[in-house]
Amino acid sequence: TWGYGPSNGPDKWAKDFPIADGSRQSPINIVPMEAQYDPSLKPLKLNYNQSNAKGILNNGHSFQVDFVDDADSSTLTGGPITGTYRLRQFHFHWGASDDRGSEHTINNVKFPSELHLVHWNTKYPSFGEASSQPDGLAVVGVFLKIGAANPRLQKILDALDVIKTKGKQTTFSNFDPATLLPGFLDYWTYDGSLTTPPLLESVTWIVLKEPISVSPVQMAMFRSLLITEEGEHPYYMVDNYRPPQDLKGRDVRASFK
Ligand SMILES: COc1cc(C[n+]2ccc3cc(OS(N)(=O)=O)ccc3c2)cc(OC)c1OC
Ligand SMILES: [Zn+2]
Repeated sequence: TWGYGPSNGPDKWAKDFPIADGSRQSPINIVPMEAQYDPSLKPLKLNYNQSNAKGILNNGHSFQVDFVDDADSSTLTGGPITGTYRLRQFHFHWGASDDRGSEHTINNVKFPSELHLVHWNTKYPSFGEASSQPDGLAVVGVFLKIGAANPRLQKILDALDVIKTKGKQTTFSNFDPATLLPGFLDYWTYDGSLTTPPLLESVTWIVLKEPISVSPVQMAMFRSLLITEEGEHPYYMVDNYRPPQDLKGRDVRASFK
């Protein structure tokens, strides 16, 4: 199956997922000077409810915190989207060292990690159904930048030692994902795709300009996860990022001047 290694990594995905060479693939390199300020873009409204956190799972290519999404209790509205999108899960991508790890880049600058908050359009009956529709998903991307230790990440990082191997999960509750957001919600937005197989072209990307902090010690905790199952020869979960894809004529809009 697909992964991020030399034999099953991003350059090999088009074999099983031909949409990898499609017209609206993600991530992309963002060039702020070429992004067009769009005054019609609304402010982002992220109304998260801490009671929705359900569990934390090592899925073999990242770890994700899943949310109860059977009601409109943790939602994304405003911004470039119309209607209401429900938070389904969030996950991260990171590198083997602090010089890489993000999926989106800014002027080709890589960050050590990138957080993705995945939401689905409630005009569709379910997350799975929405994930195959052109306006089905909205993912908020937040860059992590090396600096002071981020206390908001600690509860997540402390949970990682019980989900070390692929397929492990544990309960994770009373966590408000809004605590992971930076102070300002200025963003770039463009039409794109999932950045992992099945690479579906169903994502409105909303990439925040302001990063949140993470310390080198905290980054090392991400890198302690394994992509392998218990009992298998252990391989560390690192460099789980897809490199930037061709813009293919797409516009990138900015919510700020
Ligand atoms: C079509 O059904 C599903 C589609 C998907 C689609 N899917 C697959 C991979 C994804 C990767 C994602 O990562 S990212 N990096 O693009 O944000 C985000 C949402 C994703 C959504 C997931 C499912 O359950 C996990 C599905 O079954 C309900
Ligand atoms: Zn992601």
